[in-house]
Amino acid sequence: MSDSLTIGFLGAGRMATALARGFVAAGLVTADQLSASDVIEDARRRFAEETGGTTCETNREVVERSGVVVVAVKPQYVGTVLAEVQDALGPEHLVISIAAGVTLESLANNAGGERRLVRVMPNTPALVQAGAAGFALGGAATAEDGELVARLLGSVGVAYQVPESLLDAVTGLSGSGPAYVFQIIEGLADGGVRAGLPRDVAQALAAQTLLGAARMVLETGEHPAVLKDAVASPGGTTIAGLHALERHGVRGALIDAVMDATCRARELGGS
Ligand SMILES: NC(=O)C1=CN([C@@H]2O[C@H](COP(=O)(O)OP(=O)(O)OC[C@H]3O[C@@H](n4cnc5c(N)ncnc54)[C@H](O)[C@@H]3O)[C@@H](O)[C@H]2O)C=CC1
Ligand SMILES: O=C(O)[C@@H]1CCC=N1
Repeated sequence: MSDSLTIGFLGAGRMATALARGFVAAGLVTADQLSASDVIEDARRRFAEETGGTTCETNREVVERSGVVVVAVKPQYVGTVLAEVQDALGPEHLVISIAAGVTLESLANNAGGERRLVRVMPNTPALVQAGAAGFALGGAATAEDGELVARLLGSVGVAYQVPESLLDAVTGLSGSGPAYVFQIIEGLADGGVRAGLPRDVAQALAAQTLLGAARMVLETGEHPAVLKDAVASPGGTTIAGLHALERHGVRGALIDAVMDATCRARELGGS
């Protein structure tokens, strides 16, 4: 933990709250090192309740209290919010945007070109220290800024530095991905209920199966197809289930999901 690290969120919504809670749970900061602003009183109240952090009515106050300023409003409000705090931002600030699609160029246009900027795409499992994120540094950001961002994101999961041109793909895969996986868990649980399991047991089995399979991929380093083949006995149950997934084009549907979300991130960024 660093006592001098102060993190302020412009926008106290879902992703800001997930990151703030994750940073505290990871021991990177204590609640008194966090602050957030929001135009909605209820969002400020929820942020304070869930993180223990301080809330401010104006974005400016947050900038004045913080060394790291996280822009956590919806993409369409990023320009306005940055323009509003531009003259309060100085060389002492590291500005991190988590907005989908919003480019470093557009951030620099609104925050001032000389500002230390980093574009990050996190995801909500940061809340439980299982996040997956990508980030790219702006021109004025230093190597130390990159290390700090890697440490912040690393405290709540894994983080990869990528060329900015790939951040929309990170958005389509891991940024939006938790929602795809929640839908998959819901579907598997429904299947279990259809086959006669109680709902709570079905949901717990479905979620644990995803967690276990994901850990096997990460911990064995095996190709997923090798692990899949090890589950499927000749003429057995698994190959019958896999055949059903192939009939419904599940892999194609997942590729489409990532591509459509990536294209939408590009649209949000104006390209
Ligand atoms: N929710 C997610 O899973 C992820 C979201 N993101 C990005 O994070 C950003 C925030 O998304 P969410 O947290 O989901 O949205 P959200 O709607 O939960 O939070 C945004 C907050 O910003 C506040 N806000 C709007 N205008 C404001 C202003 N002028 N000043 C201060 N606050 C203002 C809203 O009242 C709201 O509480 C978006 O840009 C999104 O692309 C990135 C990765 C994952
Ligand atoms: O749906 C969205 O636009 C945001 C960005 C990634 C996840 N949620």
